[in-house]
Amino acid sequence: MSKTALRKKYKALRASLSDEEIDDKSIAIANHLITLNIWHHEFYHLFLAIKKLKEVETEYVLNILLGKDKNVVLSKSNFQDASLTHYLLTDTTKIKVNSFGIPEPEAGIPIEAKMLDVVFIPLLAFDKKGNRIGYGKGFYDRFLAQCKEDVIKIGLSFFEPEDHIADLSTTDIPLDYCITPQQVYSFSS
Ligand SMILES: Nc1nc2c(c(=O)[nH]1)N(C=O)[C@@H](CNc1ccc(C(=O)N[C@@H](CCC(=O)O)C(=O)O)cc1)CN2
Ligand SMILES: Nc1ncnc2c1ncn2[C@@H]1O[C@H](COP(=O)(O)OP(=O)(O)OP(=O)(O)O)[C@@H](O)[C@H]1O
Repeated sequence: MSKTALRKKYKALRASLSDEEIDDKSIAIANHLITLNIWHHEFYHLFLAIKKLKEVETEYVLNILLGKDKNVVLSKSNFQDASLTHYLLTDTTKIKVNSFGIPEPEAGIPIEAKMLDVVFIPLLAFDKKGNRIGYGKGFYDRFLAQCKEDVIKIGLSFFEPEDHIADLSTTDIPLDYCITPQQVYSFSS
């Protein structure tokens, strides 16, 4: 299926989820994450859910990270150039929901993309090879291109993979893992 058709399909699928389903599935995803061999690193980048778009609730992942004393990094989005700037989450970080509904840190200690060890990635759809699509602005493709080569890229999805995403471009960076409420998909050998 084309990217456009997939975006439409998965936006509709998400919109059909109840708050309770979102919570249950988000907890199942967090529980699968605990089983991965990814917890010996230092810097973990996390996205915070856009509630109105019914994204995976990442509070559960955040609690795992904080319980393990990890450095958690959050981003602010610049819609002018589809770039992200990253800040360390601390006791004093103020989180504000921006005009797109994205919870963001107001400011803080800046962190370079190169410092990140693990990145959790929002997506609308993914395929059996680990390709992903988001809302189509290329924020994560640009961001991941700035990360170190061996950064661990983990997609979080309510839904199972498509067989194939058509019209992929050379700037699309594939996932190493994708976690769904049902299972862990591992793409890097
Ligand atoms: N939680 C979260 N943070 C993220 C992303 C994400 O997917 N999820 N992004 C991943 O790249 C970037 C932001 N990307 C976005 C791109 C487009 C729209 C947007 O167009 N919003 C419209 C509604 C669109 C729709 O209904 O589909 C709006 O708010 O009016 C929002 C976020 C960076 N931060
Ligand atoms: N590294 C990059 N540098 C410059 N432009 C890029 C880069 N990666 C992607 N883009 C551009 O961003 C636009 C959106 O890309 P794409 O359709 O893959 O978005 P997406 O993966 O669905 O979105 P997102 O990454 O925000 O979740 C495309 O026009 C693409 O050319």
